Amino acid sequence: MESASTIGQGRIQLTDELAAILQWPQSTKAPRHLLIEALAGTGKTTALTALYDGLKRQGRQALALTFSRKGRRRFLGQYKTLFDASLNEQAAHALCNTFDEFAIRCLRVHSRVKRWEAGTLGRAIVDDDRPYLAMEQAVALINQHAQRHDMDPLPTDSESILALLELITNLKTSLTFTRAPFDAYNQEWADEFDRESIQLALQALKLPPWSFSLYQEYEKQRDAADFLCHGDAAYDLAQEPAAIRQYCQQQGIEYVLVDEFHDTKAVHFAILAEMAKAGCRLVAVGDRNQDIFEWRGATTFDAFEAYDQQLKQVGHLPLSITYRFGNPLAKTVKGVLERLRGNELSITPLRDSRTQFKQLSLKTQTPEDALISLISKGMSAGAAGKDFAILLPQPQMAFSLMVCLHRAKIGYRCDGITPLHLSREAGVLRAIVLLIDQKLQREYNHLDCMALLLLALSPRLKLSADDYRSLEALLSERALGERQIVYLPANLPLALEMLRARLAETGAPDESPSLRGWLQRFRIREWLGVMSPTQAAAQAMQVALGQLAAQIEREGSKAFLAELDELAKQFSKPNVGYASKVALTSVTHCKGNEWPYVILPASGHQSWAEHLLATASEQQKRELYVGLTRAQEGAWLLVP
Ligand SMILES: Nc1ncnc2c1ncn2[C@@H]1O[C@H](COP(=O)(O)OP(=O)(O)OP(=O)(O)O)[C@@H](O)[C@H]1O
Repeated sequence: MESASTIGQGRIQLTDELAAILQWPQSTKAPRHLLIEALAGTGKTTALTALYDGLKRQGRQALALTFSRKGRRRFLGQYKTLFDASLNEQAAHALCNTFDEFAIRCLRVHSRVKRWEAGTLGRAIVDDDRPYLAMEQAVALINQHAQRHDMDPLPTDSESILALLELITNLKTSLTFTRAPFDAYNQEWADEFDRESIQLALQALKLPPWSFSLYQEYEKQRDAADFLCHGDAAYDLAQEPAAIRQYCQQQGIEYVLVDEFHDTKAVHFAILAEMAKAGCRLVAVGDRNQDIFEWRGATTFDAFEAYDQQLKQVGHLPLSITYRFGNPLAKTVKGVLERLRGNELSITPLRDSRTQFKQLSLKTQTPEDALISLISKGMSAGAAGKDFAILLPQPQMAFSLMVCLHRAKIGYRCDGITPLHLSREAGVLRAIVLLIDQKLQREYNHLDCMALLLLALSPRLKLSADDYRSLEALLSERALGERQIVYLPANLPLALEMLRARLAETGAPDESPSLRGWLQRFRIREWLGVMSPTQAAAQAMQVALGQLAAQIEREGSKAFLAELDELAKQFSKPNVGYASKVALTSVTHCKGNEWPYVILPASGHQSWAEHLLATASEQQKRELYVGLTRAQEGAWLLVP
């Protein structure tokens, strides 16, 4: 039942602040565009769904935009719960799009430089592997160049190809290469001076020297193959402003509602600015303290400043009560906010709501034991596994936690982080163990094949492209044009022989090298370090490798492989027992979500402790803020 001061099935309090937002469209004196900058849990998404509902009732045409499919699901979920439980799929598509979906719609109808064949667009963006193949081709071309100039080649395993695709997508999102000096660079006419100025610009942006060439090769492949995929669509649309205007006018879009505005990067803002020019009124909700996408080298972009300065006629309305959590957590969050540069907002927790906050200094307990004991106690008190989220600043920190959760028989699901058995760190160690432990008796499986193919890419093994292809053909099969690979474990003994012979040619090993000795011999840390997107990720990779190597030395290779296989088995049934599984997720993936209990754990000597120090970077402080503000009933921070 709805009372006078509630809306959304009586679940949402109609405060004065919310009422002001809902009245903004009718107010003739109101500025043309609206920005609602408010802290975590203050009901930004909720307000946007209520505004959409109000506009719809007045017969106004509005479109909501989000930055990810997850964000879209959250927006639609809240709208359905509060305002329209009967919303069907078709209506949902007209109501809310991701930026990419919107871009594809515009381009489909109004693009002048179509990059696809009619009819293939839908398939191309959903399950086609053309972007993957195009990147593979682009990397092969870069590597031919590297070989001629005696440089280290780029890795070509599937995880690395996907990582390179992500890097190029991020660079496109920041529009870095559409600006000087990159925009004027012409490969055919370039002289030594032009090439040098490109290298200097890349250095200044802390980008790898090959990144601009890789971008160019990828774009050429994309042109030749006529396709559009996620990440490409918004980029292409930003180059075709006329298509945006035509689409908005044709569809009669009057209002554009942008959720999680802090995720706006240059490419998205270019689209929004064009929508404003087409006559749309914009409403954006966001929290600048939640901007935690630290992209290597991508030029920084202040969306809030751009909104105010470029759109002009911008009104600001507040939301100041947080509905997600109360004191004492709110007091801790206040402390973090005070240390954040540029934050002028303060948090007002809901009266009568209490949210625990505990910082646990671990003296006698290991961080892993402390985590298990916290969750077990909570579960004995009646909480379900799904009520807990374990949030990690770096995904690799989750590896040792996965092992201990598994041993304690606590189910977990990974959201946005690679499970241990599929990680590169476990993969290279698995392969080294298989290579060096000749007495190991086991029935080989697909993970062994994947691991060997990964290690075979290590530059230290110096396998020629032909040798690698033979190894690949020995261990895997792929139907033409499909990404799904079938592995052939029966051929593993042969592959091991081939690699051992190769190893013998690359120099005699020490007397009896330890596992860490082998890691050094293969220069694994340096090799994986090159592929880490940030400094912090490279450090986390190093620590994770060290911890896993120590585990193997302590417990033996056989036990290590058996445990990885067990973890893989658990993952082959991802949907079983959802309610009993705790969520293991990274801080970048947890945004917009909330859980009753949130744990910011420690693992080995890695923890959130650095984020608490006065010396913490702005990025670390924002991550801590995002992590803490996901909790509804309790948050724990473990410090070893
Ligand atoms: N006016 C309100 N009255 C009661 N509950 C509310 C109100 N606004 C939001 N909530 C509840 O508060 C919680 C947080 O809301 P919401 O997700 O919209 O906040 P947010 O500001 O978008 O969060 P974040 O900054 O983390 O993305 C939700 O559970 C929502 O149902």
